[in-house]
This record gives sequence, structure tokens and C-alpha cells, in this order.
Amino acid sequence: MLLCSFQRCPLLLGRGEAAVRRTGEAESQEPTRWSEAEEDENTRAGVRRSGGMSWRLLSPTLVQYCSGRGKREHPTNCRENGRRESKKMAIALRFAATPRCLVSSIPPTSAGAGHGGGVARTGVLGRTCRGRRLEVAVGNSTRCRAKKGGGGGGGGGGGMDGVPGAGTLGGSGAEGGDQLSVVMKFGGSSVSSAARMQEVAGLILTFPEERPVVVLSAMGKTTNLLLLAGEKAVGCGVIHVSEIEEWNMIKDLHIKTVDELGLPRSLIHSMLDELEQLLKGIAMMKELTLRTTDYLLSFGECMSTRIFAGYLNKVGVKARQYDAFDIGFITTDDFGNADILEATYPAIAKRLHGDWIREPAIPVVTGFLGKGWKSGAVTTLGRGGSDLTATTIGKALGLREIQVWKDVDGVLTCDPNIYPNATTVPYLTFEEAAELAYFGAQVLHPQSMRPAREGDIPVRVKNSYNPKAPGTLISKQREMDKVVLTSIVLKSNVTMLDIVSTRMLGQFGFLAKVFSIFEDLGISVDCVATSEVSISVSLDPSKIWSRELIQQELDHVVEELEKIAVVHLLQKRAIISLIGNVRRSSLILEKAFHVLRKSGVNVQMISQGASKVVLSKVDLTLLYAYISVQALNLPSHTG
Ligand SMILES: Nc1ncnc2c1ncn2[C@@H]1O[C@H](COP(=O)(O)OP(=O)(O)O)[C@@H](O)[C@H]1O
Ligand SMILES: N[C@@H](CC(=O)OP(=O)(O)O)C(=O)O
Repeated sequence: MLLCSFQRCPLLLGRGEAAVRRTGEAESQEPTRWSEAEEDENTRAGVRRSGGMSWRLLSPTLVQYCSGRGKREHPTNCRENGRRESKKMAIALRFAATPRCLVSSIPPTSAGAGHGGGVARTGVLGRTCRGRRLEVAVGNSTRCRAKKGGGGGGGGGGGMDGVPGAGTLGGSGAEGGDQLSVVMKFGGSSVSSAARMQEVAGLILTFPEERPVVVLSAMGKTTNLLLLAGEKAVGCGVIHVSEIEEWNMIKDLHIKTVDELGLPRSLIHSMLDELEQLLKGIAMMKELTLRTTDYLLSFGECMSTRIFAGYLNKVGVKARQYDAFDIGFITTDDFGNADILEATYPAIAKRLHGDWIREPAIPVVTGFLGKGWKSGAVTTLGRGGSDLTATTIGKALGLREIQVWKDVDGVLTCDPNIYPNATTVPYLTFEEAAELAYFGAQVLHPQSMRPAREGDIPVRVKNSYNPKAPGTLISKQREMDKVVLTSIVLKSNVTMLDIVSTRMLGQFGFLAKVFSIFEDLGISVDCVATSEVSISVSLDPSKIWSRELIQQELDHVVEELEKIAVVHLLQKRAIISLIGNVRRSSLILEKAFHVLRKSGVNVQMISQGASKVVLSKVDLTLLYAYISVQALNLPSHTG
């Protein structure tokens, strides 16, 4: 049975190679139900009998995994890894579905970065799917897919005037072999007020055996407020800047927080002054560039960390504040969505470790921020980028564990805002978590699993509002035998391109041409499906995420592709990713297709890795919830 299903699919043989289709009679067959045992046997048999089959199935995932931003493993390595691990891996199954009425080398450099009361910082160096409309591929798969104290407040040691027992965290410090042991990252929701900061400080103290590096995001919704304030400043005129509501909210929140924590306002005074000046500068220039936006956004993390480090010191826990862009977080100059460069790891290890050895104090590091290696300017790592800061530090220092503290009990079976009955997934592999994050689960930054996986450092997702909940443990391997479907992720507003060429038939090099156009235009592709004469691609969400892929850019891509093919631009699609066990893919697909059919959605494209649908006339939220309820009720689902 399974082979029949294979026979329906055009199989992508590899990058730049021609697609090959096996013909078969499966299309006319009625869907057949298998027991799980039969299905497993079929899967094994399929792989055994086909020989190269697993490779063919593997390759699309490899292309996908190797082509995304920040996933730049050498394809050969990926393939090797994939072969080794193919049976164990969990997969994400991607659908491109149509609803009833479907529409839709690091040279060193240096330059000033910013902040710190206007003191310039000196520089530091430096997929694929297949199938097109109703073509379904199944089977085994994998993916390879010294300056001390930072800037300002809270730096250095502090008195022991605080909570009883405080000051003992981390034991005797570096002496006697006590090294930094874990990263604890707290998101904006965890440090949204003075009370929350106190709770987080208390939470850290409940782990007296740990010597944590603390990574913080901006307080609450500060990043959003900063963005809005900047946008308003562009059009409001210099004299009206002080009236911008969002600016006043930011100022009030931070002043209130330092007041309530009993800290001196001077801790953030110069930063607030500088922020106001910046907003006035934006108003004067009447423009907000990506570079300025990053600088503007950096004030959120710079203030939250100064306040928190100040508070820890006040309560007698020695802490030292660091601005990430000052301690070696070197990035590309992609403002708004910068990539961390390799030079970061030794640089931050040297700095954090060196300071700890000299004078132990809990490092409190700004999440989300870096420094562009060419520009020397402050960069940001993409929304939610503090997770990536945390995993980067974990890898750099080779720590035991990376903890990311959120406002939910871990990674859930789906977005709780869409389906409130979502439950916690206790274990995930790095690959599963990366798929989840990459295809839209807001809970983790899309690139954040990479350093953790490379350093093989487990990541624990915990709830700072409910610390007793076990959370989710993300690691290299987990027991997959009883797992069916782990989670569902929705990514909406996806842009797709259908590229059709008759010249592809029997030709080689067509795919290479298409992808070279994407490369030339600097647009990375996320999912790919091919048949003999067509390629369907969805464009990398991270690009769209950082700034809307503007119509002009899209028109340009289409224009270039039209020189070699007929191109259909499909916007406002969505990707539904089913993260599950590759060996149960038939079962998952059966359930998912059942729901999709009942919802009047025609599957347009499917691949091992995630899925896409854009529905103009179907209630996407309902569909998603429906799939969540139905599909997650699969038998023997253990998450
Ligand atoms: N699959 C999922 N599991 C858990 N949370 C999810 C998922 N999908 C979306 N979310 C949302 O992600 C939020 C947590 O991520 P985020 O807001 O970035 O946390 P923080 O700011 O604390 O780092 C949750 O409050 C939840 O609404
Ligand atoms: N403050 C940044 C970075 C971040 O990671 O935030 P959070 O951890 O709250 O998602 C943002 O809002 O994108």
C-alpha cells in the first residue's frame, strides 16, 4: 500500500536534478485503513524494498533544512546525518491546501554602537516538498535540516542588604571550580513589572546550587511600544514627541518599576533621556531606517537588564549587567533580523568567563541584541530573539542547560490562543522544536535551537508563573516509539509562487536556474514542491517576518522568473505544520486529510517538514482548532 502511495509522487532527487515521477494506479484506489502494526511493517518494507527510497524521501527535507536562513550546514553533511538518523527522526508534515475557494569570513572591524549615556561602544571584530495539487508523498524521512561590568546600573557587586540568605547563589563563585552552570532566560511577560522582577529574582534564588547567566527581554510589551513610538515620531514633529502615548507608557513603566523596587532613578535616567533624544531625532529626520529601528528597540533590553541587575545587587545577590553588543555578540548587518556570526562564541565565552573568574557576579545580559560586524551598529536578532541570545550563551560557555522561562507551561500541542485546551509537550528533539519554531510557533525563536543542537545542550522551556510545572525538555533524542502527533503549528500570511515550465520536462538545470534567481535577489525559500513541469515554493517566513516582503520585491522576483517560466503569485496562504513521528505518517495524514476534507479544504501541496494553506473564505481559526482537536486525538498520542 505504501509503495502505491509512493508511486503517485514525483520524487525530488536532489538539488538541481531533474524530478522523476513513478507512475502507478494508486489514484484510483479507495483509501485503505491499516493497523499501526501493519503500517510500521509497510514503512519498513517500503524502505527495505526500495533501497534508494529513503534517500529520495530524505532529500527534500535536506534541501529545506539546508536552505533556510541560519541553517547553512553543508548539504553533504546533512545528507550523511540524514541517512544515519532517518529512522528515528520525527517529521513535520507540510500541506499546501486549497480551500473550497482557495485564493490565496568575518574580518575584524570596529565602530561605535550606542547607548550608555551617549558613549560610543568600541567595536569588536567579528526545503522541499514535492507534489503539486493532490500529490502526496509518504514514507520515511529525516532532516538534516574588558570592560568590566557592562554599561551602567547594577554593575559590579552590591551590598548584602537584601533578602535573607541572598548572596549565596553560586556558592563561593569561581573558586573551587564553581563555574557558570545554566542560562536562565526570562521573556518580556516574565519581567513585565516590579512585582514580576521580584518574583523572578526569588525564582532564581530557589536554585541555590546553580550559577546562572541571566538573559532578559524588554519589560512586557516595551518592544512593541518602542516600535509604535518610533513610527509616530516620524510624522508628529519634534515638539510633539513628548506627547507620544507609547513613549509616555515606556517612561512611566520603567520609572514606576525602579521606584517600586527601591532603586535610584539614575539607573535608567540617562537611557530615558537618550531615548527621548532619539525619538526627537527621528521626528526631525522624518524617517525611521531599519538601523535606527534596531537602535531604538535596544533600549527595552538595556533598561530591563539594568533594573534587574540593580535589584539583584540591592537584595544582596551580586550581579553584573552586560549589553550583548558590548561583549562580543557579533552579527550580520541585517537590521531587524541579524544572524549571529561564529566569532561570537569565543568572544562572549572569554568575556563572561573571564569576568566570572576575576570577580563572580551573576551576569545579566540583554537578550535580542547584537552588533553588526561591518557597521558596528546595534542589531536585533528578530522578534523573540532573546531565546537565541540564551542558546548562544549556552553553547559558548558549554553550560549544562539552557532554561527559557515563559508565561506558558512549556511548548504546547498548539497555540493556546487558538485552541485553549492545548496541553504541554513534555519532550521534543531539537529538530522538532526547530520545525515548530521555524513554521510559526511563537513560543521559540526560529533560529534558537541551532546553537543548542550544535553544542548538544538541553533546552528547558518553563513557566515563570508556574515554576513547579515540569515544562518541556528539548534535547538531541527522545523515545519516539509511542509518539504519533506531537504538535500543530500555523503560519499565516505566507507568500507562494507556482512556477511552471514545459522546458523542465527531461531537462536539467531548470531548478538551478530558478534558485539562482532567488539567490541573486536575496530571497530565501522555505518549502519547495516539484513535479516534471512545475515548482511551487513558499518564501522564507523569516524574511517576511522581519519586514513585509514588499510588493516591489515580489514583482521583481516574478519578473525575473517569468523569463524562464509561467509564474503565479499566491499571497496570504498559510502553512499548517504537523510535527509528528515519521513512522506514523500515514496515520497522521489519514486523520488530517479527514479533517481537511470535512472542512472543504483541498490539499494543494504536501511535504515532510510543514504545510500551507491560505483560506480566503474558510475560517482558518476554526479549521486549525478543528484539526487540533481531531488530529491530536490520535490513538496512543503521547506527545
Ligand atoms: N505551541 C505553542 N506552545 C506554547 N506557546 C505558544 C505556542 N504557540 C504560540 N504560543 C504563544 O507563545 C507565547 C510565549 O512566547 P513569548 O510571548 O515569546 O514568550 P516570552 O515573551 O515570555 O519569551 C505564549 O504565551 C503563547 O501565547
Ligand atoms: N523584546 C524582544 C525580544 C524578545 O525575545 O522578547 P520575548 O522574549 O518577550 O519574546 C521582542 O519583543 O521581540
